[in-house]
Formats: sequence, C-alpha cells, structure tokens
Amino acid sequence: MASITYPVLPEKLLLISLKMYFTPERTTSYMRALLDPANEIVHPQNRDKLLLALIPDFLTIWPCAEILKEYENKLVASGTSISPPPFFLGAQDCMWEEYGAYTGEVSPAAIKSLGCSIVELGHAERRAIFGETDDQTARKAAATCAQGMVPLVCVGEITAPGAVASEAVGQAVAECAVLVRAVLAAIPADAPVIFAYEPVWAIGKPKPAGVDHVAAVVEGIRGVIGSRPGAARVLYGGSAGPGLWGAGGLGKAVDGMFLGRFAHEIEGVRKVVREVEESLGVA
Ligand SMILES: O=C[C@H](O)COP(=O)(O)O
Repeated sequence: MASITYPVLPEKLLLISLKMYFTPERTTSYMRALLDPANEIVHPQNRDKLLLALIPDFLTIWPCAEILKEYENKLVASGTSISPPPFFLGAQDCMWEEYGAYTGEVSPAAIKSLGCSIVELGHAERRAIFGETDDQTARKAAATCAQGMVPLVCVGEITAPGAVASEAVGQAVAECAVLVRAVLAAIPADAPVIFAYEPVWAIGKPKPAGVDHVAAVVEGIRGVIGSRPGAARVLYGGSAGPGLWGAGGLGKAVDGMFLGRFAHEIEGVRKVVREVEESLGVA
C-alpha cells in the first residue's frame, strides 16, 4: 500500500469555522476577502510559522476551493512558492466510511478530492444536538487520516469552573482525556492531529474562558498526548477573538486559536492575525 503524505503543520494555526451562519454568497465573498492581498491577512512568506484555514459549510467547499486555486495560481505566476500551501480549506465533519449507502453523509474521500486538508470532528454542537459519540469521532479521525488530511478534534468540559480552580482544571483534563486517547488510539502514530480545546460553557458566549484556566487545561491535554512521531497541536476555541493572544494572553500557552463569531468580520481576523504575527516576530 502506498504511504500517505500528510499536510505539514506550522508552529501556529488560526482556524475559522463558519458553522451554519453564512449564505453561500457571503461565504464566497468572505473567502475572497481573506485571500485579498490588500487586506493583509494571509502572508505566504510566514507560512512556516503561521497558517490560516477556513472551514465553511459543505455547500461552499467547492467554490472556496476554486477561489483558493485562483489565488495560488496568482502566487505561482508572481514567483511565490505554494509548497507548503499558504492557506488550508477544511470541512466541518465527515463520515467514517469512504463511500456507500449513507444518506445525508459526506465522504472524507470526496472532501479530500475538493482540496481540503483539515476535517473538524466532534464539535460540542455535533455531540449535544446530533448525538455524536467519542467512538464515532475517533472513527472519523481515522478516516480523515486515511485520506491524508488532518483531524481537528474538538474537546472540552461541559461545566464551567467552580470555586476551586485546581479541581476545575483536573475535571476538565479528565473529560478531555477520554476523547484525546480514543482519537490517538485510532489514528496512525505519524499522522498530524489538531486538538481544539473548547470548553463547552465558553462557546457562543460574549467572552472566552479565562487565560489561566485554558493554559492549565491545555498543559494537561499536552500531557495526555505525550510524545508521538506525528505533529500534535493544541488550540483554544470558544468566543476567541481580538485581544486574547497578546501580552498576558493565550499566545504562550496554545498553538493557535479556533475562531467562530469573532472572525465574521474581516477586521476581526486581521487584528487576530496581527497579534499572532507580532508574537512570532513576523509582523
Ligand atoms: O467552532 C468554533 C467554536 O465553537 C467557537 O465558536 P464561537 O467563537 O462563536 O464561540
């Protein structure tokens, strides 16, 4: 069997999920805006340090892939390398089988064929609303890796921290560890994987979780992951946006952020990118 080539992950990642918020028209114009050099968001020369990715809904993966191809063709024409790619496209879910009689599901092979590099799995909304289980998420992660894509696995505790901070951290790490272990057991050891630490109680809120709590839980998650041949990145998600990364923020604790609503306006994305670039010394 031919060996699988996986995407290369840089030091830091900023991933944006549009969930089911946008019309197709808004998604495609948003994608164009993200890639427009005039907006100064994607900097191919910084690719080894910082990578952005958009995870639109299934309907708009194809048009976004076409927009990405146009962008990459222009880069090549101007003499800029697109290896490794300067921007990733992702999907919000996939089926654990490659093809078959699975009405309403989406094949990981089809997702890959459209040019996606990342598949988001096990998001709290899929678990709470659609009943996705740890076992299903782990099988989807394996199917994602089998296509040479990177699983982006969402983990996070359900209940907000109580009065004793250390107890809250221990409880959160224990809750996250179950899915982290299930996924790591299901995927090849050399496959890259991204875990998005998203405390369920911090998703869709006005403010993110506290920096100290996130840093402590992420450290615990890194301990559960341990050392492995494949790259592992741990991001934070849950009402993340401008102002969270820089001095006294999450920059030192995590490998990037998973953005939702606070990336809906291009200006918000630009601010977050700038904060990360400044911390990396590439602004
Ligand atoms: O997928 C993204 C996360 O669930 C965060 O979403 P949010 O920033 O809108 O809370």
